[in-house]
Amino acid sequence: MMRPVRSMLPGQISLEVAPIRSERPANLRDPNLKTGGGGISNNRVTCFVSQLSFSRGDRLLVHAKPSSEWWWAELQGVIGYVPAGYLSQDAAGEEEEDPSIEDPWQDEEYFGNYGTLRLHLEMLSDKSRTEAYRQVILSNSASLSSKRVMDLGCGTGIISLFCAQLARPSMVYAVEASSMAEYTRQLVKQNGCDEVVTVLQGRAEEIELPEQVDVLVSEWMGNCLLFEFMVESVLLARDRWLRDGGTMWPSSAALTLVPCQADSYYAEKMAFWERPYGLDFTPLQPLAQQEFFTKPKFSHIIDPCDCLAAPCDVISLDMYTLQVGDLEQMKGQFHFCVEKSAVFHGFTAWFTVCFKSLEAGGATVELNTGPNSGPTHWKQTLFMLDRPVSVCAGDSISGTIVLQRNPVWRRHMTVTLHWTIKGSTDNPDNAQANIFIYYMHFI
Ligand SMILES: C[S@@+](CC[C@H](N)C(=O)[O-])C[C@H]1O[C@@H](n2cnc3c(N)ncnc32)[C@H](O)[C@@H]1O
Repeated sequence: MMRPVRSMLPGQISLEVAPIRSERPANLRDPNLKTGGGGISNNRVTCFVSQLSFSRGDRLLVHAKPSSEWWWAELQGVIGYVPAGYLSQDAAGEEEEDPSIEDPWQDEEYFGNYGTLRLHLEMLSDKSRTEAYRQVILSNSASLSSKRVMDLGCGTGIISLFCAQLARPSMVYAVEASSMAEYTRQLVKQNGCDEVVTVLQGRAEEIELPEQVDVLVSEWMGNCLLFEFMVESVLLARDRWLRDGGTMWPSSAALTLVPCQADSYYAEKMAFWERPYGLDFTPLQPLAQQEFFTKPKFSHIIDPCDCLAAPCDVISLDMYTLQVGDLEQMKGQFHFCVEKSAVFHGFTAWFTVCFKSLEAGGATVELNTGPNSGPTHWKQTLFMLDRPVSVCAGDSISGTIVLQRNPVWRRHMTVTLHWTIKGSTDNPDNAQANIFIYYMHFI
């Protein structure tokens, strides 16, 4: 099992990456820094770390036991992993519940955000995304005839409306947990689709359908593909409501990574401190590194010229066979051959989803959020190194990525990148191997 701690071994650099907010869903509470209010905690600040330090005799509150080796525990407002073997049960044998962890899915906040127009405006304004779903329905219209469809997380009902208007399904069950469902009903009626589309308000895990469906369609993808973990709801609905041999849209998904340069971001956040107004502000650079580079930068737009190698798919999901348990920890590998001499500032990630065709010989529709496709509201995600590294054409960058789902805050995950750089034989100056370890918390 991955050791979920920071280690400082010779030749290793490790960084713990603090959380930041993503565009979508907005304001999902930062699990790494919780302040009072909203019934979340009592005006105390709780800090999350990868590994919790403790001494003999300390009394820890255990929140979760994600594995037999590593538990998720709290000591004096700091929460992190502890090796289970170092703990023994309290003499009183009491297992206290932390009242601050009431809603690990943060549903009130999450569905509260989807109950407002801001996110729906952002999603519907995203032409690449919305047109891809429209194209899926249009190019499969003949096969969708008389089919029963479930649109999981229908939002304003856009995909259900495409189904009703572009194809002739017998029924579309449009499921939406947020209060937007009340408006979706009106939109369905307003557009004359109420004979085909039935809006069901509730969590997909809890609603009852009168029958199984032939097609389960959903737009569930978050930043770095998995953030939000709405995919869990899709898998549970698949197992319950999709008939044997039914269709999943998307049918597959992949997370892609590339090493990159990020000159302007580096200049803006780090080089800035070198000589502002003719003064030496370099003592602030370690702080800048901690504040800006130990978090992934969401909404990054990478210029294809900044990619230092051919991108590599690091995680691939088959939506027919993927299991909820698989989401706890996903591992991938990468090997890049550097194509040009440049400064290596970090890695950029994005995702692609595919919709297999129901028509004989029909083309698969693809929604690619990478730099060589149309822009989307997800943009890309940048992981900065703590220090840039010069690389040369022919060098190789190889390593692993681990997406570790947060054992408490179920919509969040940690991304760990571990890699080595090997200089090409043409470039002996760069033949040393560097190992960096990153821990990145997504919220
Ligand atoms: C990314 S939005 C997509 C909305 C719409 N399908 C579209 O394409 O514009 C996801 C929607 O799914 C809803 N949702 C997320 N999890 C859900 C669940 N378990 N049950 C029902 N709705 C859910 C959210 O409230 C949100 O409106």
